[in-house]
Parts: sequence; C-alpha cells; structure tokens
Amino acid sequence: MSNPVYLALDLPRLDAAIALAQKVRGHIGGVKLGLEFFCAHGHHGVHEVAKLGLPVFLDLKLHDIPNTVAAAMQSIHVLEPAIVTIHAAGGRAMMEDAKAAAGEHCKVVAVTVLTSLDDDDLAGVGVPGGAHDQALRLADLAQEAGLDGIVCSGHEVGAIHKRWKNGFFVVPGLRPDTGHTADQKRIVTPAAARRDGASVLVIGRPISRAEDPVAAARAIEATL
Ligand SMILES: O=C(O)c1cc(=O)[nH]c(=O)n1[C@@H]1O[C@H](COP(=O)(O)O)[C@@H](O)[C@H]1O
Repeated sequence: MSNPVYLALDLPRLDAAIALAQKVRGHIGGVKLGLEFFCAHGHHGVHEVAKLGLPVFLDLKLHDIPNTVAAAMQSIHVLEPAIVTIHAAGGRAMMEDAKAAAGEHCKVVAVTVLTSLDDDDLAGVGVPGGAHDQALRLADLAQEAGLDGIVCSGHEVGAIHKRWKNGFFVVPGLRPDTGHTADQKRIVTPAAARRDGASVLVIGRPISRAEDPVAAARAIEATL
C-alpha cells in the first residue's frame, strides 16, 4: 500500500520547499502545494517541484462561478496535478463543471468544512447545524456532482466513508500528539484518520516545523 501522507509545502521559499521534500521523500507519498506556494511561485514553482517525481496535489480551493472555476481548471491541466481542491460551498453546478474541465487523471475533491472552523465559527457565518452535519451535507452534494471525493476533518471522515464507500477522502488538521494545534480546531491523529477511512493524510507543520523533519515524518509513518 502506498504511503498516504502528502506533505504540505507551506514555505515561502521555493528552494527551501524543494529541499524539505527531498529530505523526507522516503517517508511521504506526495506533496501538497497550496495557496501560499502557488501565489508566490505559480506554474514555475509547480514545475520545479514536479521534477522530484512525487505526485503533486494542487490545493487551490477554487470557489467562484462555474464558468470561472472551469476555466481555471483548464489553465492548470498543463501542470498534471494528481489532485485538485475546489470548495463544495460553490454549489453543485460549479462542482460538475470543475470535474468536467479537469484532466482525465486528476482527482477533483471538494472542501466541506475547513478544519480551522468549529461549530461557533460556522454559526457566525450563518450555518447553524454544526460542522459535522454541514460536512456530511456537502459530502453528499459533492458525490451527487460526480466528484472523486472530499476534504474533511478526521472528526467526520468515518461517517462520510460509511455513506460513500468508494469515495476519495483527504484529511488535514492532523496532529501526531496533543502538541501545538496552531490555527486548527478539528484535529485527530494521522493513525485515527487513516483507520476511519482517509485516503490521503495532509500534514504540514508537524513535519516542516519539526526540529528533525525526517525523524518526524518517519515517526508518523510508523503509526500508520
Ligand atoms: O485543503 C486542505 O488541504 C486543507 C483543508 C482544511 O480544511 N484544512 C487544512 O488545514 N488544509 C490544508 O492542510 C494543511 C495543514 O497544515 P498543517 O496544519 O501545518 O498540518 C495546510 O496546507 C492547509 O491549507
């Protein structure tokens, strides 16, 4: 079974991001390039990271009108990402058009409820039912729209997996111990997320900010 860990390369410098990925490559299954990376380094940065030969997960969290999102998906074909994120809250038509515009070998997954939000945060933006119910509702919508899967926290992945047996589930907000949670609110351990059905484990700071990133990645791998 391939390693489910995708390392989030949320680093400001391209050379540092590539050096980190190179260092830990034996203990990860792929790399995730998000908004911080893409806004700083764009297509050039993605091409440079792709030279490592690891699968590239492009986490752009697209959320706009269907035509704009579909056009953005077409513009990233050339980068040949293995996985791309969009926001489920963009609605069914946006998700359908994004999937139709994606490359044949690219998995399109929809973010349900960000792992940095809790029930109070959701109530603050007018979603009264709580993170769990909202994540399940948006996962159902993503499935109806024909997407490959969703992004959710480890708190919901078990319940969503039960309703969507062959879905592809990306789980961030992972912390190997009870250490520094930073801005994440709905967290679980990588092992718990995997046990509950996660296909991909997105891990950033617990590896990238560790004193010894290789030891941190190896320790996480050993728990899976
Ligand atoms: O789509 C994501 O990857 C994502 C969704 C989400 O709900 N929460 C979340 O943290 N992420 C990303 O996952 C990574 C988590 O980083 P760490 O908290 O440092 O492990 C970041 O790159 C986030 O952008």
